[in-house]
Amino acid sequence: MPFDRSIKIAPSILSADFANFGEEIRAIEAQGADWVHVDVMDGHFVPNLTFGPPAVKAFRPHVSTFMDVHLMIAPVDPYIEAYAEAGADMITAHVEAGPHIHRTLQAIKATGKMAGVSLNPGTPLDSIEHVLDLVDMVLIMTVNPGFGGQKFIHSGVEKTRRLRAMIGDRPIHIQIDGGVTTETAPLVAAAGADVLVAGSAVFKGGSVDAPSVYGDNIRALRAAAEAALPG
Ligand SMILES: O=C(CO)[C@@H](O)[C@H](O)COP(=O)(O)O
Ligand SMILES: [Fe+2]
Repeated sequence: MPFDRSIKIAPSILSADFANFGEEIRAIEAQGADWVHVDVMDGHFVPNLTFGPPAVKAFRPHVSTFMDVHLMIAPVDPYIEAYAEAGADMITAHVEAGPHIHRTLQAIKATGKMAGVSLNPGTPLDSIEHVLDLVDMVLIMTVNPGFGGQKFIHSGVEKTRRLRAMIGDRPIHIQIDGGVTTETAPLVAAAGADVLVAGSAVFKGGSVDAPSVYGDNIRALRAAAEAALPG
């Protein structure tokens, strides 16, 4: 995938109908989603449980854009290969999930997949300064991970601005995840983010029987974010 810094909307299927993932994924893509964001939770690193590698493998044939797998699991290293084989395009690991984030990112790169590193709201940017040469994306969490539908934590905006400066010209995406709405999307877009994850804000009010609502929601998020871009 060639690098580009345009705004990308990545609906989180954590807010989809769990009885109907295939159709839900096809519906959001048909309605303009750029990426599909898959939240993997282990009931240990975060207080919720979601998708193992077989579930992610079952999603894969329905994804024709880009499958972005957000691993909220610890330990993470033993499972990287399984999620790569399940068909992830990008694998993102948390810097807080183990003592050796450099090794974890090397392991992701070794699978041939794109690598992301994520920071919880309380984790400083310094923690990733020395691994930026290994990543394709930095994910700034703007909620404490574990659940959809939480309120945006505003300190993520200044963190994004500083990360943008830290990255400079390097081809590294900045992804924002948690509480992204038409009110918060402009703040993070203006600060330098290009990939906006949204669960509730995309799926609210819609369904596979009323998919145009997903399209309206995606367009509203994109328009709000793009309106905040300079020039
Ligand atoms: O990783 C996570 C939560 O841990 C997210 O991807 C959420 O699923 C986003 O949901 P909203 O905050 O947009 O509802
Ligand atoms: Fe996520």
